[in-house]
Amino acid sequence: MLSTHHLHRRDAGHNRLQGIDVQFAPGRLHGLIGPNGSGKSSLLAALAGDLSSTEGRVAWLGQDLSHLAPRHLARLRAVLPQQLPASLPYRVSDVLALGRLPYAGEARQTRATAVRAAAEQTELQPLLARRYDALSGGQQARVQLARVLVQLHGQPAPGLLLLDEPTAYFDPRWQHACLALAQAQARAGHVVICVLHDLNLASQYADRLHLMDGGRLRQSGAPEAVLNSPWLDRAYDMAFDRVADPQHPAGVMLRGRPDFAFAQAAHQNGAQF
Ligand SMILES: Nc1ncnc2c1ncn2[C@@H]1O[C@H](COP(=O)(O)OP(=O)(O)OP(=O)(O)O)[C@@H](O)[C@H]1O
Repeated sequence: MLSTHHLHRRDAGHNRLQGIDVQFAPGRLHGLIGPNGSGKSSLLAALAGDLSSTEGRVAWLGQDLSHLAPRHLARLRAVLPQQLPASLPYRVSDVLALGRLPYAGEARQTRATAVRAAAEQTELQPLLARRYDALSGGQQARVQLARVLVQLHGQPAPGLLLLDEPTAYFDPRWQHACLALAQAQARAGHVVICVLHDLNLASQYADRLHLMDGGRLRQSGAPEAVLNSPWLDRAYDMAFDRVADPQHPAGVMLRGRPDFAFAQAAHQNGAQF
């Protein structure tokens, strides 16, 4: 179990995280949602042990995360950051092998098996010999997704998989494939937390949703409860229409209504619709 206890982070008088108490159970895919600047990446960085708290703490299986040995932490969690490196002068297979850095000294064969398995899962075999910096943005994102799978390969559950907007660069097929892979890691017993902007994808794959707003956690719960909540419209400052999801009896799909004030202002400025 990963949990936060009254977690605060202040920077130059600005509250990035305010009094966050939340629990992330293993075996579940957790979706972290909320508008731009609401604190999702800050919370993810704190959960990864990469952002210290001003007050409060993050605990892993009851132990303060900041007390874990760096080597243990490096093996425990795999992190896919929001901003991907564009220029790595390496072949794809070498970028994937970077996922095994926390396992320095392991047998070559083990590393090769981890790389092969992740390349298969992400259909990267045809690109393994290509240079990373000569790939498209979506292909690079797939390599980075594979790198975190390489890192988790063979890791006893529960480990920790933290993905910051993993679907941002992907076409529809890979958006679904990416979240299906994340869900499979959750089903293998890991704690999986994904920052997501697409609320319908979030509702389709997440077991729990956590809504951030202004550095606070507004709501945690089953996707249908969070997506039906008026907190959602308030947090995003827009009205959503809810329609029944034909594939999931308890589920809900969201349609954003165009904001009339924005449209009118743009029209007055000469924009064509
Ligand atoms: N390095 C930093 N130093 C100080 N403040 C920061 C830093 N990074 C982010 N912030 C601030 O913290 C707040 C939360 O930012 P964060 O990146 O966590 O939001 P987010 O929900 O992930 O946003 P987005 O959806 O736009 O990626 C914002 O007000 C942002 O300006």
